[in-house]
Amino acid sequence: MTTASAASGASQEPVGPVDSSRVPRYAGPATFARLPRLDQVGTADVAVVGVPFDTGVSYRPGARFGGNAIREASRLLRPYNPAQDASPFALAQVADAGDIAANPFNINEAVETIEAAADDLLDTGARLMTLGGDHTIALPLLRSMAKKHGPVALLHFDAHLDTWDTYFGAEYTHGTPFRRAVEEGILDTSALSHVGTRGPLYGKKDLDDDEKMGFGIVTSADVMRRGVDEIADQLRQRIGDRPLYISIDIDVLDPAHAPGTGTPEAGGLTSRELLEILRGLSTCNLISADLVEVAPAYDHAEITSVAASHTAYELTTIMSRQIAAGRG
Ligand SMILES: N=C(N)NCCCC(=O)O
Ligand SMILES: [Zn+2]
Ligand SMILES: [Zn+2]
Repeated sequence: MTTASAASGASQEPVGPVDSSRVPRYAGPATFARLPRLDQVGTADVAVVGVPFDTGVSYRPGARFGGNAIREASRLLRPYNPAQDASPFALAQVADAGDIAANPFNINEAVETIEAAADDLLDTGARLMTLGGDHTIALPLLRSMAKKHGPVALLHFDAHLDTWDTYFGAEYTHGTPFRRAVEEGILDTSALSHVGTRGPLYGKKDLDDDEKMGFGIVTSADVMRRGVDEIADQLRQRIGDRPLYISIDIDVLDPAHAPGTGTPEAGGLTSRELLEILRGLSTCNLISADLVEVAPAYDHAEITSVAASHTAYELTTIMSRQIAAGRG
């Protein structure tokens, strides 16, 4: 384990979440899962970082508030994850690194800022669990990953392909990050998959282009027909031991499970299916992940942000287990 020493230097053990049996879980400012802030522990094995940026959206705005909504909803997470038989915050130092301050009036500058901030965090040895923000942010994050790991395998959970070319002439939008990433050679094109794809497209060419880029597609109907175990097996085989980046657009979930998002599409995954597929990937070499497109203004009773907080918890658990096992 590459446990960070606490700022006090007193302890080699990870600093965990605030104890909810002593301090009510609704008290105090929210960090992800009530974990310490990064500045309280010095360095972390897994840094949870927010990117409040949504200038790249094509429809409803508001994902800039997603990270904080997920932090609020994550107050109810508990320290032991029975589904993976692991206590993620005891196995590794997980900390909340706060937010990357990206310019909302200049997408190009924001993309540069996000890449530089991700570089800085990766340089400390941390893996990232990034909370968006709209899907534009996946591009600078992938650039940063490729600088460290070379071209990475990508699992992209989303209703949408996000391999479109431009919107209104703009190259950097939430519908285009993965086309840019393929063009830039930062993805391992032998191990790319979309999961949960569905809904109307602009034309059949969208699918042809996407296939030429190297993506495989597991539609949401495939998940329903074939079941989560078979899908997870297939994905694991495709990924093998490659460094894996997982990007999750919360709209992969059905609007019944995630109403709080900008471009909702009917017929999506249940939160149970998403969590189970992720658990089935726990042996993959997960280098970092993002979770994007939570737009709390359209949410109800925190349905979306609760689903998002549990999703980030599973991803964090996978990374913590691998760190504890000395991987990567
Ligand atoms: N990445 C998300 N959520 N949506 C992309 C939708 C792009 C479009 O409006 O066609
Ligand atoms: Zn989407
Ligand atoms: Zn997306």
